[in-house]
Amino acid sequence: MTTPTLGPTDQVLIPFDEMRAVLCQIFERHGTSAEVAAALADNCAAAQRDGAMSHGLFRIPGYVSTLKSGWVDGKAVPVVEDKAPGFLSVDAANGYAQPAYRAAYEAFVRKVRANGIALLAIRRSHHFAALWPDVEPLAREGLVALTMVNSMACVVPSGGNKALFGTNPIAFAAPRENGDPLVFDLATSATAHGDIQIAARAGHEVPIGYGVDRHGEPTTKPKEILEGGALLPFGGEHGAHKGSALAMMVELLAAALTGGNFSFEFDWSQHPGAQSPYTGQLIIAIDPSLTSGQNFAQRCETLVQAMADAGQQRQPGDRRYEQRARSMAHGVPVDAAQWQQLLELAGPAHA
Ligand SMILES: NC(=O)C1=CN([C@@H]2O[C@H](COP(=O)(O)OP(=O)(O)OC[C@H]3O[C@@H](n4cnc5c(N)ncnc54)[C@H](OP(=O)(O)O)[C@@H]3O)[C@@H](O)[C@H]2O)C=CC1
Ligand SMILES: O=C([O-])C1=[NH+]CCC1
Repeated sequence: MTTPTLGPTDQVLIPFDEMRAVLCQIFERHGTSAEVAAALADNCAAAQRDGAMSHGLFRIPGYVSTLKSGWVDGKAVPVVEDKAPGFLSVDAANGYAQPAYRAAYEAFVRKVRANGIALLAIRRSHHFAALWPDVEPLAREGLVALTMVNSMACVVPSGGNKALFGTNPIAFAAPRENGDPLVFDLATSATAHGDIQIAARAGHEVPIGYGVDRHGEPTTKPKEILEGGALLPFGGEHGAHKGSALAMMVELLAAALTGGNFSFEFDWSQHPGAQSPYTGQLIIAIDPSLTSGQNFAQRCETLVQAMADAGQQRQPGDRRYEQRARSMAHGVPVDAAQWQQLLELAGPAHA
């Protein structure tokens, strides 16, 4: 089949299933088990499909170099531990967080339904991805969900002078009665590290307030942020203490509570090419039918309508759902050179 192109933009449109299959082949070819490959390919393909570019196909070379470096175990078998009626713990065994989550998912949902709320604590895990794929499915099952993960020391705490926190994202999902779940997923830094890398490659500047250079001076040059500089917490000149407080909370809940590393604790210097943070993740889910005393999904709808009436037409998640619909109808947009590089990584069947 000839791959349809988008013309002068040097993009190709790849059918979602084909893209996912190529990613599975890349992961397996570079040292993961079939189960791990499937979990990572689902996540990364979904990010590209939804236009979540900082954690889409752009990340694949980073996964490959991390696997090659021996920093992560692509064949790790997660161990799920039933700690208490509302608490599951997973030792990811130096593997990726997504297969660890997958191993515990069904038992976790059973606990949420039985107790009204449950916690899933993943430790000794690598999360190199967007978080919304970890909570959107729970909301599609009628649950309210919150997750957070810490990453690598690249964010200066507010008022501080050295990188300490990770970019530490938080994602939340809630079911709606008449639409796709309401989902937000945001780094607690001014922007994701991935977006700084993308800006550096594209030769773009970033807004002032995103980061500082190696001397702690504000800079708009992404390379200065990446090479010896650091990101700042979100919130800007007068509100960075809020992003910083949330980043602190993520360190405590995703690492201290789960048994994972803080973002500043792991040392990957002996593994050149390693890119995935070795930390922890916490997922909390609530069954609103047991707690709200009302129809939660209807209440969510009322709030969305009120926000729209107040002038907020775009809800978090809307952009992704719109891009998802376009990708599923016409193919997922991918940079043509990048796609060629991925086919080569996938090996003979695809090159
Ligand atoms: N694994 C890891 O360690 C890390 C992963 N990440 C990931 O990086 C990704 C990007 O993070 P970040 O740069 O903070 O994301 P963005 O700032 O791009 O977006 C954050 C959230 O705000 C929503 N949003 C954006 N613009 C508007 C608007 N005008 N009105 C209403 N809502 C809006 C987005 O919805 P929409 O999606 O619809 O645009 C999204 O839910 C996330 O997926 C995050 O999980 C980040 C840090 C570390
Ligand atoms: O974009 C980001 O900040 C990160 N993504 C994976 C690890 C950190």
